Amino acid sequence: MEMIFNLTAKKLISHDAETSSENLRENFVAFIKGLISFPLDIPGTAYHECLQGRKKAMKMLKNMLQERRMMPRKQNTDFYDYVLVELAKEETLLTEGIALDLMFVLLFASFETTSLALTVALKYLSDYPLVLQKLTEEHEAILKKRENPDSHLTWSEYKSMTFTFQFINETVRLANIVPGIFRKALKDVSYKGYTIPAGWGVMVCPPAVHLNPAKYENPLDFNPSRWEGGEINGVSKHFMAFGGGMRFCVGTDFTKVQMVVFLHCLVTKWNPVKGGNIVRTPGLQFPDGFHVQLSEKRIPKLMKFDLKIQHFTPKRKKRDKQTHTVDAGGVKGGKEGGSGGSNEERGDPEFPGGHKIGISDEAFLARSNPPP
Ligand code: HEM
Repeated sequence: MEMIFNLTAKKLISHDAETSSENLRENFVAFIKGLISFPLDIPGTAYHECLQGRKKAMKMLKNMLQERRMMPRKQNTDFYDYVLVELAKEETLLTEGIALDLMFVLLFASFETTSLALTVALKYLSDYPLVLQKLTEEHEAILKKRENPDSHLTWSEYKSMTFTFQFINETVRLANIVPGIFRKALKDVSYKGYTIPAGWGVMVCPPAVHLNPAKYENPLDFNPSRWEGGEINGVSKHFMAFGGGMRFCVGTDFTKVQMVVFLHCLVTKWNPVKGGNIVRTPGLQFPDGFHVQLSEKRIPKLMKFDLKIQHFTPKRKKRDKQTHTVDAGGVKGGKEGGSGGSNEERGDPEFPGGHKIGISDEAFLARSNPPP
């Protein structure tokens, strides 16, 4: 979660978690925790923390907007710069309020969703060894076919990953990361003899759709091959993990790229071996963290040091003897055979357990092959 947040916050607002005085991620974590909570706004409640989290994050975005207006940046380097260019246009529909909300929603929507999807993906990989094998084969075949072994993951390689996209679709179908989508009936709507009166709220329930046995045979089985031959990038009334229609998720492709790069690095370099439990409340949670021990697998010469590991743990022994533990908050350090870590060190109420090591975003995003 931390890794994804730092990456997207950097791309969206050039936020650097290491140097910033604000703990922006903490505000978003508080916001998300209280998103579905009893609406009692007194200190100590999840709802109160949620409102405070939003307030602080919005204040930071507003200050940033004012600073950039006063001291325009020489170059547009992040998404916020482009929003400000749009905001400055005379004929724009964008207002300052909308721009701030937009930045807030992008930061919010882009980090927990993808990190949850990746954590659930790790769970399925450790629970279904044959799926892991098939996924690994697809990615190793890509490496073998590569003309220049030093090149990074290319767009055509990305597009060729048939099984990986089936795997991602099956993961998000069962993960049901967004358990409810909300709409308001603007006029009376008749449906199967019922009338939804104008003004009523409607909750669409994607899990009900995704677990429908009439559409998905043995719906609780994790079976990426069920997507074989089907439309893998489409949206339908039977598949709405990323929503649908006018409000279809704008981050779908970004999510898939992030997931693919992560999976590519994972299966071509590491052997995941351990897991964790998932509970729904109704969002996904991993009460004991999700532990995956990672040990370097047979590494083709050119793949060495592909993933830069930033260790936040104070004590670290020889790197080549180490295994690493990934959880939803990044990668955790540990000795061979250990899973280590504690709630205090972790500091993340959603995913307790474990000390942290993060994969740097440059390495995470771009480097499928490093210099030898
Ligand atoms: C696994 C990852 C993700 C899942 C499952 C997911 C799911 C969804 C769903 C179901 C909706 C529709 C909500 C509705 O109809 O009310 C949605 C909308 C949205 N998503 Fe995502 N999302 C993911 C990743 C992302 C990312 C990475 C971003 C940003 C970079 C993002 C930005 C948005 C935005 C801005 C909307 C609102 C679009 C609109 O209202 O027009 N999402 N997402």
